[in-house]
Amino acid sequence: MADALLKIEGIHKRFGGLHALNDVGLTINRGEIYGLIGPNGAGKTTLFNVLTGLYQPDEGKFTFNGQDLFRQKPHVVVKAGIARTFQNIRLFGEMTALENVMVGRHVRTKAGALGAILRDRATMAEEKAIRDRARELLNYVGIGNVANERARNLSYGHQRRLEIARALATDPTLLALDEPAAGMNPRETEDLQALMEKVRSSGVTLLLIEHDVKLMMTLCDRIAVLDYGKKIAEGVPQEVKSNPRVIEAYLGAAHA
Ligand SMILES: Nc1ncnc2c1ncn2[C@@H]1O[C@H](COP(=O)(O)OP(=O)(O)OP(=O)(O)O)[C@@H](O)[C@H]1O
Repeated sequence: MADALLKIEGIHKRFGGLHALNDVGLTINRGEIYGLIGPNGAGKTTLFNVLTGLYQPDEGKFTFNGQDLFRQKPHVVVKAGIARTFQNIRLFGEMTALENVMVGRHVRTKAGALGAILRDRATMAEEKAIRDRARELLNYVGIGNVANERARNLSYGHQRRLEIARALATDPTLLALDEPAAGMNPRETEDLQALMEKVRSSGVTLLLIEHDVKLMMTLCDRIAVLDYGKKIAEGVPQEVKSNPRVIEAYLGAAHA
């Protein structure tokens, strides 16, 4: 039987008079690649923001790995094992690629501010461990060769990979990627697909928002479709693709 990792029920989120999420429920199983699609403004990023603690939902239930995360703050959510990337890349541009990943890693380390100031032996050892792990992650996502470059000087594709490395540095159980293939050429998209499959086979569950329908249909185990804040369909790609409501709301143009 499927093993539920993340479960939300009856989630509502309003912005003034706008009902951005309207009674949304879904379950993501451990080890799957779960996709979220829908037209612009459907509520996909809002749902990501709710699942990562950036937005507080008005109503609903949210459990993750047996923990109640309803209305929890982002740092609690990260500690619980959910990491994300953003639609608009958010890196520290003046820092090197390596330093960007090290920042992500600090979520899982003990040395507090005092240790960092005093630079005692334990802190130094921990810094080295963080650096080593960050290097390993850069190699893992295929950009070890640019470890010492400033993030802002990296190519777009490399910046996207760097964001994934930084998210992986928090040791997530669930990695949520908001439009990871946006702006990528077909070759970069193919490489990204291979990377996501590698991440999944390492035991991390994936949640994706992506407008590249072809990519979603080949990569995802299951897909949910949002439209005007409501989940209008959910299922394996083949089911979703042939669902008349989905074709009308979203796939119509893509199929034409
Ligand atoms: N902070 C906010 N304040 C007010 N309205 C918001 C806020 N965030 C999102 N919205 C509105 O909520 C609705 C859903 O937006 P959201 O960004 O979640 O859609 P989306 O499905 O991610 O769209 P896209 O594919 O264009 O990224 C939109 O009408 C948007 O304008």
